Amino acid sequence: MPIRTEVPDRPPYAPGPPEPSPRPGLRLRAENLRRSYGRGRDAVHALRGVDVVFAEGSFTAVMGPSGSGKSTLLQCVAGMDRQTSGTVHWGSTEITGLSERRLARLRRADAGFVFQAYNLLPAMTVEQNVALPARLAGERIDRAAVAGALAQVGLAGRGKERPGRLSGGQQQRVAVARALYARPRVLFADEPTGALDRATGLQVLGLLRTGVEEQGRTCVMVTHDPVAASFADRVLFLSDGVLVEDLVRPSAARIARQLGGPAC
Ligand SMILES: Nc1ncnc2c1ncn2[C@@H]1O[C@H](COP(=O)(O)OP(=O)(O)OP(=O)(O)O)[C@@H](O)[C@H]1O
Repeated sequence: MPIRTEVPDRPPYAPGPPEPSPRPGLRLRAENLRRSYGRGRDAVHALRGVDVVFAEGSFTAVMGPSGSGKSTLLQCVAGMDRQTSGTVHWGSTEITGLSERRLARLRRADAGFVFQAYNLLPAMTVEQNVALPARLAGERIDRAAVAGALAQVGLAGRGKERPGRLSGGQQQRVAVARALYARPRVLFADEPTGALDRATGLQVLGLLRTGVEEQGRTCVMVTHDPVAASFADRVLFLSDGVLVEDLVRPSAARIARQLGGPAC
């Protein structure tokens, strides 16, 4: 199927007010990052020595063919998976040297996560879903912060509803609100628009972009979609576990050409 690269009109959707006092974005750095699964002849080398810096307050898309190591890179840089060798720094902290407990604490304090699957709990209300990570961590729930996160994603007043009553795009915006609740310094997104149609996908991308521009947040996003990637400041291409291209503010057409699709 040809890759579509046109950007349709933006949907009639107004995000809410920005966060009150932004926290500075984090600079992320991976050095000689390797991740292998299995051993010996059956080993899969998902990352084969990746060096990359994600500047603070930048929006980077990671692209490449299926199986090229995109999600593995995101998960290792995000401290959700352990590398086989190499290092990852968040600012001046080497996260690859931290215990699981300290790493979990740091992730909770500084990072937000958005995935293709919204991972909302249907039996809970929208606001309970937004507050869930804090509740699981045993923290006091900040109701104003829950309302603020929902307002930011354009869902003010929908907190008492169940996710099942919302559209796919609205549910993903709840997932973004959940990620924003703790005012993260870095947002990791793995195919955040993968399950959405083009128009609702653009809403979610707009939210990620706004967080970078207005809050100075660092954002790293894995995507297969050239239009989604064109929201980023920079697009990295992985192939077979190595970085093969690094483009600054490429158009969707340039990205599609890099992926081997039609040039538009
Ligand atoms: N837990 C695992 N156990 C074994 N192999 C794995 C595991 N996770 C990933 N791999 C392998 O590592 C390689 C890279 O996987 P990864 O999911 O990072 O690729 P990707 O570029 O994100 O792919 P896709 O676009 O299909 O999601 C693949 O060959 C995959 O099969």
